[in-house]
Amino acid sequence: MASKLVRHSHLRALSFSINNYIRSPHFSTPNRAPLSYRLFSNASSSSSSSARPDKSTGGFQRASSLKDLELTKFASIAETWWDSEGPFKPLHVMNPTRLAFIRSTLCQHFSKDPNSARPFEGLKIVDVGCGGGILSEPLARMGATVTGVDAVEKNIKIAHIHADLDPVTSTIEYCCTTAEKLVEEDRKFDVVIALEVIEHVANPAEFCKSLAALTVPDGATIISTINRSMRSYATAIVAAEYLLHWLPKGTHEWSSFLTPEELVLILQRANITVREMAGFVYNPLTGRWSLSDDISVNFIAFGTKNCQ
Ligand SMILES: C[S@@+](CC[C@H](N)C(=O)[O-])C[C@H]1O[C@@H](n2cnc3c(N)ncnc32)[C@H](O)[C@@H]1O
Ligand SMILES: [Mg+2]
Repeated sequence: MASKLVRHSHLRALSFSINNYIRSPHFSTPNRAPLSYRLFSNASSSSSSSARPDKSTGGFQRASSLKDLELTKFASIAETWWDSEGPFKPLHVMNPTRLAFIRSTLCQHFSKDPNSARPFEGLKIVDVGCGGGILSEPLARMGATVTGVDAVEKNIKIAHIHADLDPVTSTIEYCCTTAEKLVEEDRKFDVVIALEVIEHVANPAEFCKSLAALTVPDGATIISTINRSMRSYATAIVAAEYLLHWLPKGTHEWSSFLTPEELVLILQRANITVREMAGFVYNPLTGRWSLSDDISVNFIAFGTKNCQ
């Protein structure tokens, strides 16, 4: 697998090209605030519920990652989380592949035995935007002490009910909250994971800062998402939503996707150094996903928190 991952040297080259890249016309999208502004300012989208006055304190809360419209979409299909043929089928089918990346990078970083049945024994992991617990459960089975958080109450209820079916997964701490709330509570984790969440948040840069604040020094942060490329428009939106009906129409907004370069940059600014990146590619003949160095559509990044 190692040869298939985007190696460190490529990432260094990627970082070097970023400063030129953000000055290029590709970095902004038409009819919207320039992406550089959306990524690096504290302003959030108009559909967000961020920076509401907090009546209890009389002041304003730290900018929220929440986007009301996105949360409504997820709440409306919450009952289907564990239907492996339902709207979350793509996540179920991708799960073994993303777990392979997580197992490999975490075992290497924390010097754990990747062949052990419970390689994550001793690691505290938070799964941010855990949904119904599709990822949290296998992480717990692999020995991690898992906290799963999601902004949608219904998702957390489903996750709880499902995890309680097995004594090993019933140990997962599920909570309806956000990354920024956990930061306020001063929670820290060895590993912070947010898969397929960043494209649904109001402010990706603030979200990454919260993920970084939750990560212990030299701990790991793992993020997966969809690239903002022409191929992703054709496959992740037109094909997946409109032709194949894998996802409900309107699941994704193409302009909310981040390119790998942008993700590396905002993580860098949040004090996280991206060390590994891989693409997920779908084989229509086998119906399976595999790890690849093709990051043009679905990709995953592994970074570590700098020890200042
Ligand atoms: C596409 S699902 C991914 C679920 C899970 N991470 C997985 O990959 O199996 C996105 C999830 O993020 C949650 N979410 C969206 N914005 C959030 C935020 N700002 N904070 C916490 N959860 C959020 C949604 O409710 C939804 O459950
Ligand atoms: Mg998504």
